[in-house]
Amino acid sequence: MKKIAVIGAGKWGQALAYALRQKCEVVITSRTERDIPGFVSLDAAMEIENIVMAIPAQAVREWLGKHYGMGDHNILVAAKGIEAETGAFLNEIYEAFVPRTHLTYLSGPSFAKEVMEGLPTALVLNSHNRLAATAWSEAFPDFIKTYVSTDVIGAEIGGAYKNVIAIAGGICDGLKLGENARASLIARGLVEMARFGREFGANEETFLSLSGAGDLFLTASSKLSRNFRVGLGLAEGKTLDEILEELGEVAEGVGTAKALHTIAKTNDIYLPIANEVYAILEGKDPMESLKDLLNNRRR
Ligand SMILES: NC(=O)C1=CN([C@@H]2O[C@H](COP(=O)(O)OP(=O)(O)OC[C@H]3O[C@@H](n4cnc5c(N)ncnc54)[C@H](OP(=O)(O)O)[C@@H]3O)[C@@H](O)[C@H]2O)C=CC1
Ligand SMILES: O=C(CO)COP(=O)(O)O
Repeated sequence: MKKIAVIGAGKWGQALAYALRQKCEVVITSRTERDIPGFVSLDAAMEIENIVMAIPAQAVREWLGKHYGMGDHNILVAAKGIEAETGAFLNEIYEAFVPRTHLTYLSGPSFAKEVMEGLPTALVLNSHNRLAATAWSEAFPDFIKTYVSTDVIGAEIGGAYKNVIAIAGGICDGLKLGENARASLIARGLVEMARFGREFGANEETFLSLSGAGDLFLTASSKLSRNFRVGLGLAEGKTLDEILEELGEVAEGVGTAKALHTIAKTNDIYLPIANEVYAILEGKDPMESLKDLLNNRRR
């Protein structure tokens, strides 16, 4: 893989461009022009066969509809999320535009900030086409250890679900509920993630590794996480608009919480934590949610 174009010059797009530039020639483009290395026009970027898509999950369908006919680029999907309005997974949206053999999904515990600092990181390249995932894995630099998996849906669910549990983690810390509470929340969040994944044919082992537990542990216990910071703001009683305004970056757990709520209702899946996060995002008092979670008797 010699030449790569990154689409979406946010924190993650810039971090991936930095990492991939260690071994490949990388250009980057975005809606808003930036004075950063390798910035090119969208047209110039689309001339390149290998594309990293680093725009947020909630923007993907509109972006593809506007900028992408049926194509056969090799695409690495870097976003983590489930479409809020429809409950559609990213693989469903992308496969309407690109053959699934040309699609690979990136997952694993990876704050952009630490990737930009060249700190050791482990990621998973997930594709129905192992050769495509392997080709992407070989493009990453030595400070990033890569694994290859064919469990696309498991990786997608792990990366999306952890963002919702991370909001809960931030609420837990914001309410000063203690270490016991946060550890229990993360552990039960992992159970919920795996329960949800089973409904969609995910491989349970995926949730025990980087795409599930690894990304969940990282995101649900760190202020580096935008989703965790959304939770901190909610615990302080700030409105979601105020929080997102202050954040200035995407927090995918907000849209994914809505998607999980819809999917859980339609498919009768028991997701107590995700549903309480959704309720709090809709205005429920976090302390009421805590009481409901502590008192409900379903296991
Ligand atoms: N930050 C991180 O540590 C990590 C993030 N991710 C995932 O990567 C994805 C992107 O996150 P991140 O880069 O951090 O977010 P940022 O908020 O930093 O950047 C979002 C980027 O998406 C672009 N964008 C937003 N909306 C649209 C739209 N409607 N059409 C086209 N472009 C749009 C923005 O364009 P512009 O600014 O040019 O207008 C910006 O470049 C998310 O799914 C996130 O979960 C995954 C792993 C790590
Ligand atoms: O996905 C991430 C780390 O793996 C980034 O998490 P946040 O979007 O919560 O910052």
